[in-house]
Amino acid sequence: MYARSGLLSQRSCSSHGRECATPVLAAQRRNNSTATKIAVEFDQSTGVAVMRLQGPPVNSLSLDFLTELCINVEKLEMDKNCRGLILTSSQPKVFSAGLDIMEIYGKSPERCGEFWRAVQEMWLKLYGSSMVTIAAINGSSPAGGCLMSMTCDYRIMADNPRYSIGLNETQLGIVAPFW
Ligand SMILES: CCCCCCCC/C=C\C=C\CC(=O)SCCNC(=O)CCNC(=O)[C@H](O)C(C)(C)COP(=O)(O)OP(=O)(O)OC[C@H]1O[C@@H](n2cnc3c(N)ncnc32)[C@H](O)[C@@H]1OP(=O)(O)O
Repeated sequence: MYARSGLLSQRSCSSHGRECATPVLAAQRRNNSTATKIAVEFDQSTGVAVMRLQGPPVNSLSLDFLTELCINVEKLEMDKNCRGLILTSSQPKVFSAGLDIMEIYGKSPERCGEFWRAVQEMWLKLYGSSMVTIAAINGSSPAGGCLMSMTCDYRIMADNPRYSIGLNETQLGIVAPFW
């Protein structure tokens, strides 16, 4: 979902100095899902977009989720009026549970490869964004959730002792591949 006043422009944005994605984007080619796990509100008056993660129950980062997230970041990146992006969660108590472990467990090497490429694409897009990016961490954010917030320029976390954040994935025997 991408809500804003006016149509989303897909035009080239080289005139304002941003490195833009090509019109046919890798993430768009991969996206078969019609479900919406990301809601985006763009405020034209401030130039700031709020991206809400709304994948119940815990915003786990599945291939579909990552794909939708990348498409939305790409769209905002191409909009010269968008200067800032706030990433937050609509789910209670959880920012993101990290990678969807069901996407890795018992899957073929090819499928795992596709999944890890999507993970890489997600953090590269956020880390390389020309927008000012802020993670508003309003719940627990282990492993891939922590990674996602680390790729933003700024992080603000809700002050609640029940919320945790960190790279705990080795406890599951998961080691991120080289790239
Ligand atoms: C700058 C860039 C540098 C690059 C460096 C790269 C370094 C590598 C970085 C990242 C690597 C990441 C690997 C991973 O992310 S692996 C996933 C690790 N995640 C976890 O271990 C999270 C486990 N979950 C929890 O701790 C809790 O669920 C929590 C998120 C705290 C929420 O707790 P709660 O509200 O109590 O909810 P439940 O535990 O009851 O869970 C509800 C249902 O959600 C399912 N669930 C939870 N987490 C996941 C997940 N990650 N994937 C899939 N499903 C998940 C859980 O099983 C419950 O399901 P059900 O209701 O059917 O029982």
